[in-house]
Amino acid sequence: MVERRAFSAPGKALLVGGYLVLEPEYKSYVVALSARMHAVVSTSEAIQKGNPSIQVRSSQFNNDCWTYQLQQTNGYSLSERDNKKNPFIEKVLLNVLNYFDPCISNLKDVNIEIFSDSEYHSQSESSLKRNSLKKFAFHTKSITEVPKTGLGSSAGLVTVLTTALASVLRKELNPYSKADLETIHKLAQVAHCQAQGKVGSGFDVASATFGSIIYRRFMPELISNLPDMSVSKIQIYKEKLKHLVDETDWNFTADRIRLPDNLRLMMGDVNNGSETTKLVGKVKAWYREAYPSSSEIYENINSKNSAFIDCLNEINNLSKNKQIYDGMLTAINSGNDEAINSYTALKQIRQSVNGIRENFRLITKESGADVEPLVQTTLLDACMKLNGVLTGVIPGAGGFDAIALLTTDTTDLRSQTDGKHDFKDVSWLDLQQADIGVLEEIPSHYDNLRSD
Ligand SMILES: Nc1ncnc2c1ncn2[C@@H]1O[C@H](COP(=O)(O)OP(=O)(O)O)[C@@H](O)[C@H]1O
Ligand SMILES: C[C@@](O)(CCOP(=O)(O)OP(=O)(O)O)CC(=O)O
Repeated sequence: MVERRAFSAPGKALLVGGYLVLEPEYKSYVVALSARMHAVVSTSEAIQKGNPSIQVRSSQFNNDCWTYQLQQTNGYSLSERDNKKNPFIEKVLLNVLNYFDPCISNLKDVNIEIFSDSEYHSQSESSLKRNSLKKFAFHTKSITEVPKTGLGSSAGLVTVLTTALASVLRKELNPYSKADLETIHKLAQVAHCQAQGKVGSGFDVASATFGSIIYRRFMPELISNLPDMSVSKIQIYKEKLKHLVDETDWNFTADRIRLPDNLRLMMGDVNNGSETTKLVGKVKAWYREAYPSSSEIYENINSKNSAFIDCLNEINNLSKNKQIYDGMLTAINSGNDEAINSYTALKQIRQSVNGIRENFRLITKESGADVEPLVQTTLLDACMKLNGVLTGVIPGAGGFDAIALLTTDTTDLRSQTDGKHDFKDVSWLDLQQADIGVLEEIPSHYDNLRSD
């Protein structure tokens, strides 16, 4: 019998903490999403003994497939059979293999099938395949050619692939054990960072691993100080990686949180294509040039980010008192500002978001980076007039891509916005908050997917 295991990891929305979270002193609030990346992993006797391969298949994207032949000298190196590139897959395999360091002659061939939920990518030119439990969109184009919606497909991929391959090399791997999850997290951060070619804050990988969290980053040097993985340095790379994963305190925060009951996150997709790297470049340049007044702006945003987090905590506490909480939800649903502002926590959360947005409009003006461009200001302001909306932000790096609203779970935004000119560019995504990061799934749930 073929042994199989399956795992999944969620997408993300960074509600507050954009840009500041690139610095280790600032906290952010990250909501994990119901859109997940999945991996089903199995092994079979190596066709060429002592010369095993790892195949990663992503058949949803024009049957994309990468097959790596493994070599072990002092550490592991790989070559892709047809020279096809997928830096995210490559860096995961290299780091997981060099960390676990299995003896090549005992290794079997590994097969990993990737499935990604539809919300990660634009659905045009795709068709659904499903079984009774799951459905996935199949595209006519390869992964690099299908537009993304910005939910963190590479972080989901890297996290779930790290888990899947680790489960082959450590049979007893348990994604619900703290120690194993921390190992997965560190390996996934290293691989993601190397594949991106830049050191992002890592909030996306942390949320793919741990779920909805308050996140504060690790020092970027932990990863950038690793030596390169060239064959001549692979032995030292392996030793340093092992030390970094097993013996180094990364001094980061990933405290699990959840949105208050009866509130939900609504993501509105506005525009395809993300320019995070360019936006970050411009904001960082502005920060340096405008220093020290830029640091005052960051401190101001940070105090409002903390107020936002505290208010959500307070609302969570108030939700335990049914009478008060029902009153709060009714006030939000009424859309009446006076009724909403009569609850301090609701008034304060709106004030903190207004302050954050105001500062980002200032940064937009001064840096030339479209963090909160005018069209998004207009759209968010229009959203704030809808019934059932508590507050709204442009998630992550900002820009033209998306908006994120906190609404009551009884609000029907689609019926309030359909056909209205102000909302003509928004498509509401079918998403909810996910509390949990990496999950173990049942492999047979991915079998026999058929066209409708
Ligand atoms: N389902 C998938 N199968 C294979 N590779 C994937 C998949 N999803 C994402 N990737 C990899 O991640 C890359 C996209 O990463 P990135 O540009 O960082 O987007 P995102 O912001 O969604 O993480 C793809 O080009 C591909 O290399
Ligand atoms: C600017 C940032 O703080 C937030 C970017 O958030 P997004 O959700 O926009 O990110 P991508 O998925 O990488 O495009 C950069 C970071 O923290 O890495």
